[in-house]
Amino acid sequence: MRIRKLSIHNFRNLKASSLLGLEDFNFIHGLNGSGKTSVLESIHTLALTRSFRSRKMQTVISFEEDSLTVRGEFFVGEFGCKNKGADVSRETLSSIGVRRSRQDMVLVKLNGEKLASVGELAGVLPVQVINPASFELLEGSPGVRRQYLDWGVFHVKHSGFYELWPRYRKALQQRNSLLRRGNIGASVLAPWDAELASTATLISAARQRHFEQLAVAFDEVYRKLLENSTRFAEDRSDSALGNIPSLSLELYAGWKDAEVVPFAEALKADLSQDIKSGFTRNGPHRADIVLKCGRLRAGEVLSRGQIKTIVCALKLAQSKVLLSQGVPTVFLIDDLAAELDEGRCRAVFLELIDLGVQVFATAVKESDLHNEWCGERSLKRFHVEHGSISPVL
Ligand SMILES: Nc1ncnc2c1ncn2[C@@H]1O[C@H](COP(=O)(O)OP(=O)(O)OP(=O)(O)O)[C@@H](O)[C@H]1O
Repeated sequence: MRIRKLSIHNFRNLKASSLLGLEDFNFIHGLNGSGKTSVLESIHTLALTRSFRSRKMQTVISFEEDSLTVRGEFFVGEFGCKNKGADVSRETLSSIGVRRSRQDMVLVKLNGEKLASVGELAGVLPVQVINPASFELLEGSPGVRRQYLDWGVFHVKHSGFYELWPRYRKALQQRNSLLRRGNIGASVLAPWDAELASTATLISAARQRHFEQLAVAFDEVYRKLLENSTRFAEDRSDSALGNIPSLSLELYAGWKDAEVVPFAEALKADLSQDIKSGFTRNGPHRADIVLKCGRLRAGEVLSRGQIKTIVCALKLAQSKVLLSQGVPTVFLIDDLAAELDEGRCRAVFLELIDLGVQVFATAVKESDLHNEWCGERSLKRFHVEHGSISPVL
């Protein structure tokens, strides 16, 4: 998967911009407020029709304009990237166009054909974002980690997640509205309990399968990040990362003892408490990934830089798992150098080279993004100034 061309219209301060001849690594620099993050956001919008920064697309459309448009051409192939031995001749060129209006109209075209629903775009262009908000993966609510986990499960071919999750959500909403009404018995809930139990079992099994692969990949990627960060650190006495007690990653399915208690039984056991509470207290909608540092939650004891390193390892590991299943990811990395020292940035980029994915990375200063971070891979630089993007020749 490699985006080769991007055109952006009325996207925040990017009035009319084109990024041509995109390469494996694409470095974008410019002063604060120039429009760097907007470029990454526009790629995210191309992939998912929405921004990663703002829920309301009306705030993203340029002031005084009615709609925004993002168009992209990209190669789809076995591995997309040239240095991975991919047979470039087998790559096919695809295109996506997304238009969003102030009236909340969404128009999506895939290879020139208008899509009947936005859902049809799902999975066409998988993107991973690493930005200052990524801290939330460790420090935020379980919902953030569920979203991370489900992003991976969703992209696994034939996981069925895309169909199962809406069914589970619908049954949950119906059950909760009955519980809120009160004065109900088990028989009224029975149809929804049956639907919840059957979808929950499949959702949890798909999550568990992805998580097991993720945990193995995380161990490997995280260990390499630590080793390479220390190797690249200018001050070799920097042992901050080496001092972290070992990390453990666990999946909480959303109800107690899920390994031995089927969800149907947990629902029955919880019934009287659910009726009292007026909602379904346990289930896959409460799942979480628990990351511990020794016996403590990692997010509560580690430094910002250490947390960011773990977040990078989690995202890289997930892309590694997906790549092993033939699903390449595009990485959108916003201002990594602001959070991580050079040794750690270089270690992250070494992993990206290894993965063979396409990368878009931003920084305020051109010199914050180093040529050598890309190894032998192709690199293109862009400069953004007051919403105008030009290639650095
Ligand atoms: N809807 C909008 N219409 C026009 N301009 C907008 C809109 N929303 C935000 N902006 C402006 O667009 C500019 C681009 O913001 P962006 O976050 O992309 O900058 P940046 O280069 O990433 O900055 P920083 O280095 O500070 O993170 C900002 O000046 C912002 O004020």
